[in-house]
Amino acid sequence: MVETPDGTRLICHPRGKKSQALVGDRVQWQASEDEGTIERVLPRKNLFYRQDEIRTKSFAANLDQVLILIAAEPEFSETQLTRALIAAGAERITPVIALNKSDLAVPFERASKRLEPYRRMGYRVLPMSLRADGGAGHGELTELLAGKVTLVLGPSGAGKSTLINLLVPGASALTGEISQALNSGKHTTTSTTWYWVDAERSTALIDSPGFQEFGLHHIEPMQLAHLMPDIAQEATACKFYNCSHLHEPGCGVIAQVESATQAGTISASRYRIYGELFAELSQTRY
Ligand SMILES: Nc1nc2c(ncn2[C@@H]2O[C@H](COP(=O)(O)OP(=O)(O)OP(=O)(O)O)[C@@H](O)[C@H]2O)c(=O)[nH]1
Ligand SMILES: [Zn+2]
Repeated sequence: MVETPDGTRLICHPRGKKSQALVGDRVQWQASEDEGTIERVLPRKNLFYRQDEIRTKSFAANLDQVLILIAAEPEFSETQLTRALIAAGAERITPVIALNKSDLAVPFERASKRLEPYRRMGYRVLPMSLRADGGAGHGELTELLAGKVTLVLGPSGAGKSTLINLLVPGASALTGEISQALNSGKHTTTSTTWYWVDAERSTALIDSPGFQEFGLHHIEPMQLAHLMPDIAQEATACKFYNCSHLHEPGCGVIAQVESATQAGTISASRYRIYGELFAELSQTRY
């Protein structure tokens, strides 16, 4: 689907491999009878994607930011959050963490605490409640999104559909309680969708599935520390320039890992995630 500057949408088919377009791409196209042909995809300013052992899956191109929507409930996975933050960082796309369901006081407090290290390392964390009956934090969210192209990512049940329905008139994204059906692998969101938020078409949201299986195989293990701000900060103190921060003597990172007996700037869970990702990315590449 191609949208012209005046807002007309038409179905276009790619001409050859070089014109394989993604959501967010700018293209050169040519009319043909009632449909059109994509002649060329214009150079991208960025491309947000994930990669597992077998394939690369692109989310979207030419993004201004990524909004990672998590919630007080269901409990979010810190590993998934970290993976998304690393993927955004690798493409130099600004990520913002939105923590939804602030109306659920107790779990919200707990989730907010788990995000403390992320605030400390400089990520923006936006608390909010997207509930229809008088939510909170909408003003700040609207301000954050205005005039930008934002990819919305999040685990099932965090409120992605609620967010789209709230901001996009007539979007009717599917919302629902997380059910047994969902847990057995049935997802309500299946493809990447572009939504204009305003009539002027200056603010856009892109809704994309795939937060659950976030492969980072395109990232070199030795690049990992640079993409984790808390670890990168302490890595400058390492004795060896090629320190993996796993076992080396004189490692500035290991010296800063928080534990029951030691204070530090790196939380134990972040360091554990670093180790797991390092091992995963070090496995033989094909
Ligand atoms: N208490 C509370 N519930 C919310 C809030 N926002 C959304 N919900 C509820 O959370 C549930 C999940 O919201 P959805 O918008 O369907 O979540 P989703 O992320 O789109 O989930 P999938 O459709 O599975 O991808 C729904 O029952 C919403 O009504 C909130 O701020 N507070
Ligand atoms: Zn080190």
